[in-house]
Amino acid sequence: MMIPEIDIASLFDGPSDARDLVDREIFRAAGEIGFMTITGLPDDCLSRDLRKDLLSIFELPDSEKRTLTRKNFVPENMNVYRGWFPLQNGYPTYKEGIDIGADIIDKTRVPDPLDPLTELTPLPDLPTWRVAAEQYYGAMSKTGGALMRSIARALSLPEMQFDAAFQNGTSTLRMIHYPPRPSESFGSEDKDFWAEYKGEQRYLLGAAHMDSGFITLLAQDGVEGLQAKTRDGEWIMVPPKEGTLTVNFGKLLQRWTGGAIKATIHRVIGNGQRRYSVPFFFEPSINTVIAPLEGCGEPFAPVLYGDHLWEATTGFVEQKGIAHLRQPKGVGV
Ligand SMILES: O=C(O)CCC(=O)C(=O)O
Ligand SMILES: [Fe+2]
Repeated sequence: MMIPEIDIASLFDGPSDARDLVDREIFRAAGEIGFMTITGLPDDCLSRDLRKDLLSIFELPDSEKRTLTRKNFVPENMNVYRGWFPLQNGYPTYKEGIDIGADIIDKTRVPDPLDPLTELTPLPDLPTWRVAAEQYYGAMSKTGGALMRSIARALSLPEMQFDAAFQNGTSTLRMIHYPPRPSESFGSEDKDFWAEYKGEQRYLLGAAHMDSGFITLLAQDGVEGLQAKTRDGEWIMVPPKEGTLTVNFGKLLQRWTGGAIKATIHRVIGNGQRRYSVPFFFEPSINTVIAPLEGCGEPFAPVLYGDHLWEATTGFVEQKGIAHLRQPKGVGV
């Protein structure tokens, strides 16, 4: 099974036959493999120069990474949800990186001390990186919005169905570095660390999972490793291709559409090379009530997005040890 490649340029214009066709192609990709490769993005946001600037954050000295690191790894720091996560031994997932929130482009965000999801991002003093991260966050928000409206149309919903929810969105821009795994990174129980690929045993870099948000827009930096699980349970490679983004569908979209669109299971395997990737998790405001959509999927009990997000995200190793810091708020009466 191939990952479809879709030129989404027509999604940024008004109604047209070309746009209708793209809507159908995206919907088909969502229903089949759950991944697509997209081109036709705005603002030259996939240039090698821009990605080089984004990844320059990994050149920070360890002492500076430490000041950005979350409290569960560095107790004297205050941030728990945004910021740096370090390499951790003993898990199928082996990566370091940074999670950046909407405050990078929206200076009006005010944190609520009682809700870690509203925390501001601790940012490094790297002016070139900062400009690149702002530009990229903006371009991904715009692209996510265009894909979201396409999905609404394909579901026969009003095309602006989701717009209000994303007004004050909480999307996460993440930058990831996966170094080759040293032997001390493996735990004693070794069976969870390995995957078979073309008759060889490969170590995992990212455990099998579904993303928690609406959709994920992923820039891969040339080194392959991302795999999708097909509906038949087979793992297939989602190869990187210069000038494209990889897109998959998240748990929020599955929940919100009552299962009409399924979230995509994926993982990352290693090949001995260093790997970098930059996912953007497109997410609505934490105050959005996720409730059944007219005529779409199976009925379900409404849930607050912040509650969904906290539950989904605190299950990942990079968010280890923080689940107790936020209680569900519920959807009220
Ligand atoms: O590195 C990749 O290609 C995928 C990363 C990923 O799945 C994630 O961060 O959720
Ligand atoms: Fe993922």
